[in-house]
Amino acid sequence: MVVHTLGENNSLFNRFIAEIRDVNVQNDPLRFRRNLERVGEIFAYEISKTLDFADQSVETPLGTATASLPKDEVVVASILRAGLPLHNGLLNYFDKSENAFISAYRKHTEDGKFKINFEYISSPSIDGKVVILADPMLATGSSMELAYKAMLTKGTPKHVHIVSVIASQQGVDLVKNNLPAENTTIWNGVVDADLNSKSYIVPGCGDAGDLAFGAKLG
Ligand SMILES: O=P(O)(O)OC[C@H]1O[C@H](OP(=O)(O)OP(=O)(O)O)[C@H](O)[C@@H]1O
Ligand SMILES: O=c1cc[nH]c(=O)[nH]1
Ligand SMILES: [Mg+2]
Repeated sequence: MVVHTLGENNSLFNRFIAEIRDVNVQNDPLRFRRNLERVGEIFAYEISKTLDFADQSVETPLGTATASLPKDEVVVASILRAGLPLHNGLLNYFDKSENAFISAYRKHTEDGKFKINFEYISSPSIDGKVVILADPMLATGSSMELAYKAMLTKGTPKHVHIVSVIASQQGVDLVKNNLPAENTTIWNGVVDADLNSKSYIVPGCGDAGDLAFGAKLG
């Protein structure tokens, strides 16, 4: 399975990731959401290079130009709720894409553990389409694996691009070991080595959903 980690290259992308992580910037939720959106736009641009293209004619006021344009049908899918700003960023560039939303969240139990609760999926058919499945955090990888399986109930995709802004090595390994290598690609912003005892990524950024939208009950 091909794995891209965009933060390994020097670019402005790394500034956005640094701000997402920075506790002194995180007190501005508008900026936190906007930075997730901005990295979503960059992921979209990079993923677009992997699509199939075909020449098309474009009528200008003065003649006919030829443009090489993507011909794949794209479905942008994201996991609620932290995935929403990232979804918006991807959709800013894949503006003609279809969309899917998956509800998968950590449900905590009294013993301090949690399981992933799945409640809802809204998706078009993904038969023969390129699916971009996004969540800012790939920690244990359980939410992503569950979301992937939920998407497969909607058809057989041509290719699936898994997008995470901050991943753990454990999460990347889970995706690599459990999703088909031949038609899956992983796109990370950065990959951190550790998870803490509550399965939060370290150094990570904290709870992305809470930082974007505020604390929630449960
Ligand atoms: O890789 P995992 O161990 O499954 O953890 C990652 C998941 O945890 C977070 O969601 P969370 O459950 O906090 O929901 P939220 O988006 O509502 O905050 C995050 O956005 C991922 O969906
Ligand atoms: O580090 C983590 C792990 C799961 N969810 C988050 O928002 N952050
Ligand atoms: Mg959360």
